[in-house]
Amino acid sequence: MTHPHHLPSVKIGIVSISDRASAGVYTDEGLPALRDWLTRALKNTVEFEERLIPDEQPLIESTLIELCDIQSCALILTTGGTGPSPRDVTPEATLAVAHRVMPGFGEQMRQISLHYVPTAILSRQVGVIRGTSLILNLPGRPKAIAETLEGVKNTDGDTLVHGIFSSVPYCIELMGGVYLETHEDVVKAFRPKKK
Ligand SMILES: Nc1ncnc2c1ncn2[C@@H]1O[C@H](COP(=O)(O)OP(=O)(O)OP(=O)(O)O)[C@@H](O)[C@H]1O
Ligand SMILES: Nc1nc2c(c(=O)[nH]1)N[C@H]1C(S)=C(S)[C@@H](COP(=O)(O)O)O[C@H]1N2
Repeated sequence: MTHPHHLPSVKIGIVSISDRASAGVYTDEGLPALRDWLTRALKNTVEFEERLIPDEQPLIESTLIELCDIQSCALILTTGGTGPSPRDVTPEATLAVAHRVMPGFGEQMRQISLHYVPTAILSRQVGVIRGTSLILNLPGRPKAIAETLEGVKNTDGDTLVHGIFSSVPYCIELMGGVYLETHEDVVKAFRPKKK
């Protein structure tokens, strides 16, 4: 077993996209929920780059580009702005800065979320790669963050539907990025056995 001090630290961008939270109408719960979940799930030390911004497509795009190209984040998680209302433009901004689309992340998140809300299909969330960064959109409701990352468990804690984070460490490894290890009680990282 690898011990945490042997693991590399990882830079992760977390972006809360909300008109009202960024204007101070309500307190942002997106960044704390992302930070808490990632700190609970990862054995690696995480260096966070945090951004709280309104639903403005050019600003979302420039924020994502900065986190990828200048900050070199291995992973960027956004929350908010994935629905069908006119100001929800997070997927458009994410696709606009994408080099490659990873459709499985959006598909799996909607599968997971259907176990929690019938309106799961209203989230247009996408997963993409830009350079050496993986960008994943999560829905805006703060409780949706743990739900989509962790998946669905029964009352004994057994996994019923895999959370998307199960695939993130292997994805980042295949992209040539850092080696991530998770706490299995939160989410088990799946890596196909080497031949
Ligand atoms: N950053 C946040 N902090 C706390 N609660 C949030 C946040 N973002 C969203 N929510 C809650 O989840 C609901 C759905 O999120 P959604 O992203 O659709 O927000 P919205 O209705 O477009 O408004 P806004 O962009 O002003 O947050 C919101 O109405 C709000 O109750
Ligand atoms: N896991 C989870 N997914 C969810 C939800 C939720 O509460 N939990 N809300 C849904 C709803 S009601 C909407 S409108 C869409 C888009 O949300 P967003 O605009 O806040 O990103 O996410 C959907 N996905």
